[in-house]
Amino acid sequence: MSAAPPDNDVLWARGIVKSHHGTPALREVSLGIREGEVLAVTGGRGSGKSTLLGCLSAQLPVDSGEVWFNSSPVHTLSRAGREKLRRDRFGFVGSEPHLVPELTARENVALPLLLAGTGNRTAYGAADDWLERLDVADCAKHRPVELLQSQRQRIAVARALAPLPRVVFADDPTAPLHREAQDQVLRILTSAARSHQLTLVLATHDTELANKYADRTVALVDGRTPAPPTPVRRPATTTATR
Ligand SMILES: Nc1ncnc2c1ncn2[C@@H]1O[C@H](COP(=O)(O)OP(=O)(O)OP(=O)(O)O)[C@@H](O)[C@H]1O
Repeated sequence: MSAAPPDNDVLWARGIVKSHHGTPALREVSLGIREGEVLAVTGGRGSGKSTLLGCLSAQLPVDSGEVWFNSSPVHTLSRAGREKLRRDRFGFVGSEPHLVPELTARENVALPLLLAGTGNRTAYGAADDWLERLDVADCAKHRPVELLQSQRQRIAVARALAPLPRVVFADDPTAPLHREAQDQVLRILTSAARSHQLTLVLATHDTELANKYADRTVALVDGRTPAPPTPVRRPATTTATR
């Protein structure tokens, strides 16, 4: 039996190995993520960023190695156990918003709360609150098809943050956006995470954005972390967005 992870790491991984149909994606990756930290995972195309986020967020089982969340093992959980962990504790934002097309923006944001058993009044109240924080309150009654890509992506961020998960995983969340919209989405995402003490794990190939918004970066090259994590300065702005 291995040693338990450090107490102040909300997520901790040791020696993760993961292949996709025989193609190695992660080769012995180890890292710790502190409570409330904004960590950027950087690297070029195919370096293993999505696979690492998938393993840390219990979406993908590891081939070998260990993943711990809050000092509990994730790598030994069953599929159902991993699903429950994801549903109860984690939030996700991808490069595509994947909103439910039949629902309005407000209904999309409220949906995870309603599915978790939150009452209508509280769920829709939280949805209104987060849509306002993300500056898309005027989109509340519109369906995704009626909205701009940048608006849809902000709604996806609101949907991920509304249940106040312990950890938010954002996999290239600004990939389809223009520079100005990229900055805006990342500014809101990171300041909302900081003001609510949420841990944020952000995958991006854009080192400039990573250095600007993350507390720390971990670079992946060909499924490995070749250098120790580099501390970067924490942005001066840490205030809430409302
Ligand atoms: N479902 C899959 N089936 C087969 N190979 C895969 C699969 N997913 C990822 N890979 C391979 O695993 C390696 C790591 O991929 P991954 O998507 O994790 O990298 P990435 O850094 O997120 O890349 P990108 O920036 O392009 O999204 C690559 O060689 C990729 O081709």
